[in-house]
Amino acid sequence: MSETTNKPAASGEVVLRCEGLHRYLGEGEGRVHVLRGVSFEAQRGNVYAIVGPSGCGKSTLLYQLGLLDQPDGGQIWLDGELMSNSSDDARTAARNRHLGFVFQFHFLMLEFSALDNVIMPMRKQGKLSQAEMEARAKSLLESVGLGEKTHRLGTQLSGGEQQRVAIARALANEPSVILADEPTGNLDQKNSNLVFDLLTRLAKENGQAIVLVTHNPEIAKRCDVVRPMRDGEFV
Ligand SMILES: Nc1ncnc2c1ncn2[C@@H]1O[C@H](COP(=O)(O)OP(=O)(O)OP(=O)(O)O)[C@@H](O)[C@H]1O
Repeated sequence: MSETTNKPAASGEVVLRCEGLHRYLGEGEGRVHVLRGVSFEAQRGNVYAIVGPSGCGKSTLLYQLGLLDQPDGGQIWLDGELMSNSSDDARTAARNRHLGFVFQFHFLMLEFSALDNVIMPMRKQGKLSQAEMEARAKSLLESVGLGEKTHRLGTQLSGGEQQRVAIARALANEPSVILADEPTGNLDQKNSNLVFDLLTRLAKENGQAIVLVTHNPEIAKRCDVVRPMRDGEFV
């Protein structure tokens, strides 16, 4: 297994690790061996890019790392805890506690305000009062430059602004790892850079690991570690 490193990785703690992951999708003759023994680890404070041709298994891997789907073989550890064989309840709890998601077409509820979108994961975790959740959501939205638009509905925000709400929301429960699927995919270069700079700054400041899937070579170039995939494996 090889990897391209743009700059030396910080000697951060490993927060996410998988070993020999396998996943088959589809039924009968359409059954495809999508992940063919993938191993990966992510350390705090680093931004990782998973790149590769369409259909090579990047999103499937991100779903596995996000505990959104069970593997057919292999293991996943999150913050040192073995997750791959755990119950659905344990996986849901671990997702809320340790993971933030920035997925292009998922999770953001456009019919709700920016504020409500950011509050949602905190409400699921159930640790903070309404006033505390609102204060934290406002502060997160300010940090992504949307302090003036907290009450706008998702439908009243631009694509770049929606992505920034998604980032604020991904940060709500102070996750160890942020998983992002094409976080800049539908944005122009200026907004791509804004969103990417924001993610990187947060990783460095908060010591989070960021794992993103991207087709954008400019974005990949700026990540700490680039992992090219082909046919369900890292090359
Ligand atoms: N439900 C499914 N049933 C059968 N095959 C599937 C299913 N979902 C995905 N696949 C196949 O699995 C492979 C990997 O898909 P995946 O979405 O992970 O690729 P990707 O690298 O993220 O592609 P892209 O860059 O186009 O988003 C593809 O060949 C896809 O057709």
